[in-house]
Amino acid sequence: MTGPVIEAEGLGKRYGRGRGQAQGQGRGWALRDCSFQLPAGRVCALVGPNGAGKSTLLALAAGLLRPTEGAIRGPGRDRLAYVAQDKPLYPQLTVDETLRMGAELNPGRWDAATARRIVTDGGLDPTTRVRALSGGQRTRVALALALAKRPELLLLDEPMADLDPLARHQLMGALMADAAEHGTSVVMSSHILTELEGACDHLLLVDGGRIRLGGPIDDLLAAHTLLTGPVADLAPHTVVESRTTGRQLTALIRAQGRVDGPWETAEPTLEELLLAHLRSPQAPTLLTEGATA
Ligand SMILES: Nc1ncnc2c1ncn2[C@@H]1O[C@H](COP(=O)(O)OP(=O)(O)OP(=O)(O)O)[C@@H](O)[C@H]1O
Repeated sequence: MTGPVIEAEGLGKRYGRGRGQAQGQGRGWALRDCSFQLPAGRVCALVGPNGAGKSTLLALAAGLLRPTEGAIRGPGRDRLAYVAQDKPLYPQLTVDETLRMGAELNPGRWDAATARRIVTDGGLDPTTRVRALSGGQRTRVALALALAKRPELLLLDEPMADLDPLARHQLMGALMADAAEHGTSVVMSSHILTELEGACDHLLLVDGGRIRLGGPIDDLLAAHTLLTGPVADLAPHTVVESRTTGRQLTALIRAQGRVDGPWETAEPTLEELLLAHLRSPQAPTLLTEGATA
């Protein structure tokens, strides 16, 4: 697939005077100066600390919030599905009635077999009312509704947070298989790196209301080098983070040319990359090809 499914340009969201400020941002700005492109067909991990602006970005992409400045372009409401953190469902409806409502609201493209499979795989009784379901069971119903809509873009805000590890593994597998089969673009926020690592091929790291890293995960990892060894001058490389213990240096760099020095070098893991960037707010932003305009 080609072309971006989401394009953001100078995107900013301010909730109101003095409220909702992302750390390091001006008062009221939850998100600011965000410019990126997400190519279609990717499964994108949206990561960042609490209050970074992830939910705000997803709600802007879903068209549920209006930007205060800049713009975000993507599929219209009828071509995307958004599963919010609180997963709003009608508590008085049964599981079956909820799915029937989904079918009525999405005539012509409702995938009833997928919806049924997702709920039955979780052992849910279709006659149970939503209000009697556990948090994790509600998540399953919300994901069944979202997938059966056959969206071009699926926006998931911490979708697996209240699922037990087995259910998370099973549902994540079902989600990824479904997205791959239908070429669905997915953006998924999560604090659980292990959940994202195997499933996602693209990354957006949001911190303090800004995009710090964006692009294909393989490219972002390959653009960084983890060095360990004696303390020595790291010029001309770009240093993301460096720490010394006695005479021992550990650093994450973006190499400018060959790395010649007394160090051992390795490609960082995703966790090492993210932690180094989050510990170093001054590290320069990196948007690799495929993420930027
Ligand atoms: N409706 C709102 N009104 C005012 N401020 C808000 C509102 N929603 C979010 N904010 C603020 O905007 C900033 C970004 O919040 P957001 O929920 O987007 O972060 P997040 O990265 O999703 O956080 P978390 O990981 O904790 O879910 C925070 O400072 C938050 O307090």
